[in-house]
Amino acid sequence: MLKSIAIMTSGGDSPGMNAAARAVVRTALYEGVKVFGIYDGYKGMLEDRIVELNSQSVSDIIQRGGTFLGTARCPEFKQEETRKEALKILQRHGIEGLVIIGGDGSLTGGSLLSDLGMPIVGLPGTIDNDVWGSDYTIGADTALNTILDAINKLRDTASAHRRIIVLEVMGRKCGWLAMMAGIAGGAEYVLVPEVKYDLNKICDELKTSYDNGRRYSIVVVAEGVGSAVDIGKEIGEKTGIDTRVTVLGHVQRGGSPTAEDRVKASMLGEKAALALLNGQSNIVFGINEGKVVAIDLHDSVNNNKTLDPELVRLARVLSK
Ligand SMILES: Nc1ncnc2c1ncn2[C@@H]1O[C@H](COP(=O)(O)OP(=O)(O)OP(=O)(O)O)[C@@H](O)[C@H]1O
Ligand SMILES: O=P(O)(O)OC[C@H]1O[C@](O)(CO)[C@@H](O)[C@@H]1O
Ligand SMILES: [Mg+2]
Repeated sequence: MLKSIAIMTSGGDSPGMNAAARAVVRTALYEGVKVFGIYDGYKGMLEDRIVELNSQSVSDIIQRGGTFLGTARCPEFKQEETRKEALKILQRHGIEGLVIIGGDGSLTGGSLLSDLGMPIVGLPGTIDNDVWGSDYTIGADTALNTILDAINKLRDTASAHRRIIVLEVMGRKCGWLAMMAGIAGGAEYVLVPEVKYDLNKICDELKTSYDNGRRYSIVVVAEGVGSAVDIGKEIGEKTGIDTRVTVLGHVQRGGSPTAEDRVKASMLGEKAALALLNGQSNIVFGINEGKVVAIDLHDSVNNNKTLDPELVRLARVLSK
C-alpha cells in the first residue's frame, strides 16, 4: 500500500469538488495514509504550495460550492519541461500518487504526468459533463438545477410581456447542460454544437406560433454554438417579436451542491483513494447507470464525449 498521496482540484471549479476531496482525504486517513493538499491546481503544484491535511482540514465543506483547495488554469503545464519540474516537487514531498479532480483538460495534464511516472487517479469534476467514459461529472447536476431555476423565472417575465427569451448557458463545446435544461425546463428550442439547426426555420415557426396566440418562448443556446446576443438579435429582427437575451455566466458554477452531487462525489472520492492506495493508477472513476466505473485515463482524455441522440430526439418531440 502507498504511504503518502496528494489531492488537487483543477480547471473550472464545480459544486461537489469539496465533497469528493473530503472523501479522498478521510478514506486515506482511515487507511492510515498521509494526504497532502495541493493548492490552486497545477499552478500551486509548480509553486510548491503543498500542505499536509488532516480530518479537520475537510470539516464543514461538504455543503459548500467552489473548492477549499482553490483551483486555477495553468497553461505552462502543457510543456513537458514544466511537468518534469512538477514531478520533482511532488517527489520531494514523498508523494507516491495523486488524485486529480477536474475536467477533460485537467485530466489530460494528469495523463501526461502519469507518463512521467507519477501514479494518477482522476475524478471528473466539471459542470460541463464532457468527460468521456462517464455519464456523470461532479457539479453538472447542481449547475443544471441553477439553470432550471433561471428558466422558471425567465418564463414568468417572458409570458407577462409576450417575449422570446434567448438564454445562453455554459458547457464549452458540449451541449449536455443546454439539452438537459431544455428538456427539464420545457424550452421551445435548444441550440447545441452537436446538432445542426436552421435559424430561418426557427424564426418562421416562432412567428407562426405567436400569430396563433403564443405568449412566450424560451430558446436555450449552448455557449459552444456562438453568442446568444447575436442569435437573439437575429431572432428579434427576423420575427419582429420582442426578444431579450440572458447570458447566465458564472452563476452556473457556484452554489451549494445538490444531494446527487454530494453523494456521487463522495462515492467517487472513496473509490479513487482506495484504488490509488492499492496500487491502481492511470484511471478515471466515473458513474454509468448509477454505478461507479473505472475508465482508462488515456482513453478518457483521447476521446470526445457525444450527446445522447435519445436526449436530442426527446427535446424535439416534447417542444412541438
Ligand atoms: N493538453 C494539456 N497538457 C497539459 N496540461 C493540460 C492540457 N490541457 C489542460 N491542461 C491543464 O489543465 C488545466 C485545466 O484545463 P482546462 O482549462 O481545460 O479545464 P478543465 O480541467 O477541462 O475544467 P473545465 O473545463 O471544467 O474548466 C489547464 O490550465 C492546464 O494546466
Ligand atoms: O471561469 P472561466 O475561466 O471564465 O471559464 C469558463 C468556462 O469554464 C466552464 O464553466 C467550465 O468548463 C465552461 O462551461 C466555461 O466555458
Ligand atoms: Mg474542460
